[in-house]
Amino acid sequence: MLDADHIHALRAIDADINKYLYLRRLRLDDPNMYYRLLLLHSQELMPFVYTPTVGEACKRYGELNIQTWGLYITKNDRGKILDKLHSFTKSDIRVIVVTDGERILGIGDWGAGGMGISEGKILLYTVIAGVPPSQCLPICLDVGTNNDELLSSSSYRGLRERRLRGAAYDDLIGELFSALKARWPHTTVQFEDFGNANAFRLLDTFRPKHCCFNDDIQGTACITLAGVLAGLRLCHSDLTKQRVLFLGAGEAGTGIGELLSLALVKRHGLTLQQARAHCYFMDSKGLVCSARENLQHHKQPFAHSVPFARTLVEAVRQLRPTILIGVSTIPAAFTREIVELMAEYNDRPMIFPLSNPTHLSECSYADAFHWTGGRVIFASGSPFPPLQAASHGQLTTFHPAQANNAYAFPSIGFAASLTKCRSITDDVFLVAAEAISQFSKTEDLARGLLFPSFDNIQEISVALSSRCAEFMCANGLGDPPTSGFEGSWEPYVRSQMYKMPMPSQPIHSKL
Ligand SMILES: O=C([O-])CC(=O)C(=O)O
Ligand SMILES: [Mg+2]
Repeated sequence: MLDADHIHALRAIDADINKYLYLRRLRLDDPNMYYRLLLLHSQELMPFVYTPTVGEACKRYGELNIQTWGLYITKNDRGKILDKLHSFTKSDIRVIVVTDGERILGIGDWGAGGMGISEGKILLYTVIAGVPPSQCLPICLDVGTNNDELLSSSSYRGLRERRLRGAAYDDLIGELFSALKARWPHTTVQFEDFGNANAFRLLDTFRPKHCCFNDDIQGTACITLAGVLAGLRLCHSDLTKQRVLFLGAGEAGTGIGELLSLALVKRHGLTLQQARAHCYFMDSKGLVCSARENLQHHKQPFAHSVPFARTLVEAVRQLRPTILIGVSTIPAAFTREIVELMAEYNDRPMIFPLSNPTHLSECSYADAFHWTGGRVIFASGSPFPPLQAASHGQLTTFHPAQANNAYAFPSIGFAASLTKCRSITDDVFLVAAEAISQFSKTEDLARGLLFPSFDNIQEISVALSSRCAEFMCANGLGDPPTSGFEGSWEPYVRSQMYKMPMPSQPIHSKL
């Protein structure tokens, strides 16, 4: 079968999960064709190998009897992880995505089914940034699950016990990192979809000694800041004039708040305290403010001296935000009343419902568009369809931007791998966000396209990987390659990228 035959076959499949399975089977049967299709049709196929379909795959990983190509480390591997890494693959692994499955997208604890998210994310390193598949490894830590549905399901294949916590959990991850360093000294590790209780601590622990980052905290922050900066290009404003209200104060929310604050410090000369005063958070109990007691550590920097508000609509009335960001996984939380208030207070309200997958989004593109009379600057976490509306007397297609961290992490990780980066600082994410915010042309911004199309993503990635690599070397975080590098990053990045495989000979399909 040729590329076009596969695309036709895929389009004829109705359920998204069956498209996902079709593509997985193709990866086994004809890996060249698989990568070729993904590279040629990134925009169309991304939703079936990644968010949102990957969420369903994680939930049904056991029932669908999916065979992984990644590595499971279970709590019973304690003391033997290095042996396991040695026996698993001979490849020169450079990037790793690791999850423990506790907080998959916005859908919670899916235990060993979390492997689906590691596989989906690692794939993007190849499809988006061009990291050769042989250098990529998805890992899922099977440390049990607290999901009763899984524990009692006959098709669940993970450990049938409650989650490992405390010192035993930390020791397992500590051993994994030591083993990785011994086996492949220059890997970049991406933490993905860990629960709040572990995510911040693991990042703080391993950041100083290993090249790693947390995608949900830092990757999401990077693409969201990029979206805000692109939106500000559209309304000719800047960050100092913004008041940002977040619904949700978990990893994604406070990660965005911190990066936005860093931008205000580094680019506008504010103190960190002044910068953080631009960001307000609502959690499940109401507005995070100084009157609140027993706030979790990561929320405390954002507990400002403002009156408490119990509901989002009260907080919107009180604070009159210019930007409203949803990281709550509460579907439809941005009600008509709230969106209309945003439109009343702002010429171009920025509304970013970032929760994943689609059914957990705080509002749809169509609602945000219509309720603001088409004035919204919009970005969501999961994709929404474009819509048509009259603009200057003409029917125009408007596109919702997808603020997916997939724009950011593959290039940052690739740059880290090429420079043997020792530490990925927050400044790297700031530089990446600024670069991404400049990629869309002004006329595309006006049609809602805050980010470039995925169909051109590899070209964008060359620019982004180069910018990040240059920054890492200029700031002593990594080193220029010792061979083949002639002082200019773009040609070097291109030379290291996975090349689009040639089409296979027509064969009788096994599918
Ligand atoms: O995977 C995505 O699309 C974004 C993400 O990291 C999450 O929601 O956890
Ligand atoms: Mg995630």
